[in-house]
Amino acid sequence: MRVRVKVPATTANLGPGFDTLGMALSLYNEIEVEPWTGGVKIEVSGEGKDLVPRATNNSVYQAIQMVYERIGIRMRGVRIHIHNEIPVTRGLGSSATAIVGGLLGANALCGNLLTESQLIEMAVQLEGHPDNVAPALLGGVVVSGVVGGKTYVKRFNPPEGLRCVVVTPDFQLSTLASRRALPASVAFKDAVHNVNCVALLVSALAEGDLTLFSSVMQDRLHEPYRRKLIPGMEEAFAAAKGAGALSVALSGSGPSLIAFCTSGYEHVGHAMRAAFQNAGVTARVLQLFPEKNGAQVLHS
Ligand SMILES: Nc1ncnc2c1ncn2[C@@H]1O[C@H](COP(=O)(O)OP(=O)(O)O)[C@@H](O)[C@H]1O
Ligand SMILES: N[C@@H](CCOP(=O)(O)O)C(=O)O
Repeated sequence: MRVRVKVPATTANLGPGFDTLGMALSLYNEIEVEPWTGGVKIEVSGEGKDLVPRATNNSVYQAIQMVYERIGIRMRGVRIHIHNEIPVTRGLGSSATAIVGGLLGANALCGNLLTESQLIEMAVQLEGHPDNVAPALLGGVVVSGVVGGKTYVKRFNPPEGLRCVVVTPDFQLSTLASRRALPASVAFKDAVHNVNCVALLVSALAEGDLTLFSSVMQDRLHEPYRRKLIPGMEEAFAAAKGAGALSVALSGSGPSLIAFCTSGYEHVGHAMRAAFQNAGVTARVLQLFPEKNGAQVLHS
């Protein structure tokens, strides 16, 4: 038996929702898993194929192994084929797709013994935070958090008519390196600002209130500290707003930026790319949609 899993990209944080908010996007990785008697074989094609480990430190393999251990079945060997459409180490949740693809693929091979909430707990354990793995698994917009050691998730559909312009600079920034730039503490007024904005942002997204959405996508917890790692980020934010985007945020841990629009996507993309170019950074632009569906298991 062979199982294929299609997993969407994600944009985590959504501005003020650090480690809390995320949305699935219409760009996908596919992960194929099959039991194999010849040991462990990992093949990778597509985006960033040379950045993905082929040994037992591969995230898909580690997720598969976790499922077999949890269920208590001995894994004899496995062949994994990964096809990436999502750029790697660019803030679009490629690591989350690997974890979610491995967990769902292995669970399907083992007769779907693990529940959705068990899979979410396992994904968070592997990734370290829930805001990209949860929307990769569930689709749509997901509010998530680890409170008292337990992971909570709430999913809802993205607002109708919202389009995403993703601008991806041509350099890598790992989540690890981007998290190292964060401070150990922040000013009380900045924490209050983010509590205000994230609560209002969730209600704007849930109700489809794009005017409020445009006003409250503002962050003071991570974007100001990560800016120094991404030349042109501030200018590209200003360019997006100037070209008519509703809002703009760092996507995940960066370096991609995501602007949200209801029209004028091409203009917004050109303006952001030009701002990066002025700062000496080449970048590519993708026009994407919020994705309602989460990871899907396709038997092949
Ligand atoms: N399709 C994939 N299959 C296996 N591992 C992957 C895949 N995509 C990314 N990874 C792993 O995740 C790492 C990147 O994770 P991270 O720094 O969080 O960036 P991203 O924002 O792209 O998730 C890669 O170096 C690689 O080890
Ligand atoms: N909240 C995390 C999100 C990381 O997402 P990724 O898509 O960049 O892996 C962070 O901001 O560090």
